[in-house]
Amino acid sequence: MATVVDMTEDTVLVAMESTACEPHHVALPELSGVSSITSQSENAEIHEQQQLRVYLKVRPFSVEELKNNEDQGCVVLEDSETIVLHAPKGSASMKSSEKGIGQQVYKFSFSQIFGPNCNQTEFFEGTISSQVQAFLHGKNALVFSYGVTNAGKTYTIQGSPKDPGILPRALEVLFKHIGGRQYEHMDLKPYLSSDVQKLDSELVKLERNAKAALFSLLKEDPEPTKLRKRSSTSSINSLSFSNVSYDHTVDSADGMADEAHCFYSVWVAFYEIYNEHVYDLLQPAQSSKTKRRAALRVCEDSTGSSYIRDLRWVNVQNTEEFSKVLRVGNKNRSAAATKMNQSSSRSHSIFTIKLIRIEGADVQALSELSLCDLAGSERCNKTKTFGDRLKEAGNINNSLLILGKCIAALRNNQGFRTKSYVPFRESKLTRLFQGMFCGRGRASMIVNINQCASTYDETLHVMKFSAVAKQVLQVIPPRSLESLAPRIVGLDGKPLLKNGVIDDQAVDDYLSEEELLDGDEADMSILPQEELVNLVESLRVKLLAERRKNLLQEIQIRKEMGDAMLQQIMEAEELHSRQMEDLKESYEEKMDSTFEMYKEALKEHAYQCALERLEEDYIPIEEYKEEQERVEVLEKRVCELEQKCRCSGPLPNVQDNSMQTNALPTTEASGAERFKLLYKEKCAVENLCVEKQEFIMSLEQRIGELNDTLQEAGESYMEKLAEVQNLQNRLSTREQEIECLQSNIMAKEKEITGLREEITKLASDSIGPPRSRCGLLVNIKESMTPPSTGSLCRTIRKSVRATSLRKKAS
Ligand SMILES: Nc1ncnc2c1ncn2[C@@H]1O[C@H](COP(=O)(O)OP(=O)(O)OP(=O)(O)O)[C@@H](O)[C@H]1O
Repeated sequence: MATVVDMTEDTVLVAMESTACEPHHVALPELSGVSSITSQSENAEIHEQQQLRVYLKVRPFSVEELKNNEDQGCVVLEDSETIVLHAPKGSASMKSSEKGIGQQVYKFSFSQIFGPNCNQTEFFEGTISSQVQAFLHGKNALVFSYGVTNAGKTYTIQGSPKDPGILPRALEVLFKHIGGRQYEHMDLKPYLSSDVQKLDSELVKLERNAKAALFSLLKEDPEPTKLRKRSSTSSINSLSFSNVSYDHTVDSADGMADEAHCFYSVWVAFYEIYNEHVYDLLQPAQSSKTKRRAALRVCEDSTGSSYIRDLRWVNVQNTEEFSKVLRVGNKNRSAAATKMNQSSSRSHSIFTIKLIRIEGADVQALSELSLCDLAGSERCNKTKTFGDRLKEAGNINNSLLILGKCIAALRNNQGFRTKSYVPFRESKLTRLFQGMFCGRGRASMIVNINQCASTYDETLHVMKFSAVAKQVLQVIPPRSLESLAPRIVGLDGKPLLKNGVIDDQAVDDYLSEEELLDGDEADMSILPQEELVNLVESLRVKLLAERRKNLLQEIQIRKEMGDAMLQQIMEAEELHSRQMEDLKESYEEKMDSTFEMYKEALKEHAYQCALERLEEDYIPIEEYKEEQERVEVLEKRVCELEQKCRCSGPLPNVQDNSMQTNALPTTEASGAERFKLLYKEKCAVENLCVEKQEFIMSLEQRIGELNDTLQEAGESYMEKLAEVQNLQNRLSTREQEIECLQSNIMAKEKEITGLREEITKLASDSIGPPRSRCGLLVNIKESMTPPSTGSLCRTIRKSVRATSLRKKAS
């Protein structure tokens, strides 16, 4: 377990979790290794950091695709690092963008983009060429291609006979680098994850025979099997590498003069992961048709690095042999796929090259280059339906999902002080390449896409994945010369003589506890007492070591749990504050909208009243004008009459007037009649005035009513205002509650810190001297695990009894 945490203020760089360690480190992790904290400047000196290189390759349209109108301008290359995706009509992205979810146009950036017109040479030079150079000089590298099916992943890796892909080009560069320095004996072979096994002459012979048998498979079937019609062009028949360029200046520039005396041994393996099972593609096909392929186990060596047990490594001496191996692998892959009614695009195929650098009798370095052609990344619903197919789809998608999760977790760990769990162990694929993401080598990713409108949604998914991957920061710790030299082991798996002395410690590290106990138990009954005591002592030491290991594991688990809890608390806190913010906003919005509502209601009411009043008071304009004219005429008459009256003295009583009518001369009689008429008219005018007065009064009454309504509305507004006030009060209570919660969280954090300190204390205490109160036999009992525990104790008891009997007899 190795963790590097940069604790600088603004950038917390990396918090990667790994069980893959540098070769030859001790099996027991150091306590300080659980979490080593270094400053940024220190890190810059010690570690090499680089973002995961993510390259994009856009495949050209095929003739059929153009016929099927797949070219709808979905993919637009903006420049050598930027690409824009436009959702075509009918795609799920377009539909969701029309509903207001998601976008129609997406922009992505890559380390380098290679368009449809780019050839394989340019692609190799622009992508993994530097990684291949590093591999030649002892560094590990992983390249994986990701994309939907038919996007050109296999073409990118294997290429076509005319235009080889990155894998044959890498091999070509490798053999050009080796030149005449080929190590021709096949007696040094890769072993476990990063060691080398010394083979005896018998095994070398077997190795040669096996290789010949493997190549003879091609004689029976000279034509490469066509896996699928469309991929037949990418199968490798006989490769010509004439156009592969090799930069000889690199070696001299690197000053690798020492390497001039070295010899190189190249070993390759080719396997696939299908349905979470690992299958060797270089094992001869089973003769019986019904026989299932043997799945290989993924194991870990004493350094915690993963390797595939019983994987076949084939020694290759030149590019011809390599292309034969590749053909056999492809043939086996296609045969297996046909037998299982599967498509090869549903398995991940991995080609690994191991380069052993030998000087004299010593192995100087071992480096590894893996090229992984991932299964098509399309999702379950489109491709599969039921039963085995669904399981298969689940497994493919699961391993890609876990890969995505690991990449996302690695990216997230860069931004947080507390590192989250990286689920490397949840799939075979990520388990095997965990080391490459955790400092054992440099990884890079090739994203393959086609430009077809029909696969736009899947392509978008691929691009989003790669956008996350691009943010992953790789930290490569420098390797000391010591760590570069792999361990050479014998046929029994034990390290061989080093400077004439057997490295006991190394043997112990290599042998599992089970093996040690078995051996001891077999010898125990014939051991003298002194040796038994020694054995007990050594077992006690082992027990202590085991306890220490357990404790460290427990500490690590507790730490992880603590971190996870802290993360959860932080997340909960963030969620809570976000909820409170939302609540506050929604209350404010509600308050505003209520206020607006009342304002609107008041306005509406006033408007309605005004309208009603207008309707009631409405008089047609003609009527009004007539009335006006009549009033004017009447006013004139009144004026005239008044003048006359003033001229003729005070007006007589009406009755008197009637009595005197007959006596008056005719002119006076007509004047009186006019007067009567005028009087009537005056009365009518007065009546009109009274009516108007009444109308004014009714208007005043209406105004009064309106005022009342306004007052009522005002009162209800005040009530609502009080309600709003009440809501505000509740809001402030909630805020107080949040503060209270925050203080609780602080207290919890303190508790966690206390717990951590306790754990650290516990750890340091436990490493101290053993508890003397436990008896020796008690310790043995504890150290043993059933079933070996019982038998070992019984054997010890027997031998103790035998010794005491012997004593008595003497
Ligand atoms: N750069 C290219 N130039 C010309 N043809 C290409 C290119 N890339 C891919 N092709 C062609 O496209 C087709 C699909 O490519 P390939 O088989 O490599 O896809 P894939 O992603 O590996 O598919 P699967 O996941 O199903 O294995 C092949 O016929 C291949 O020859």
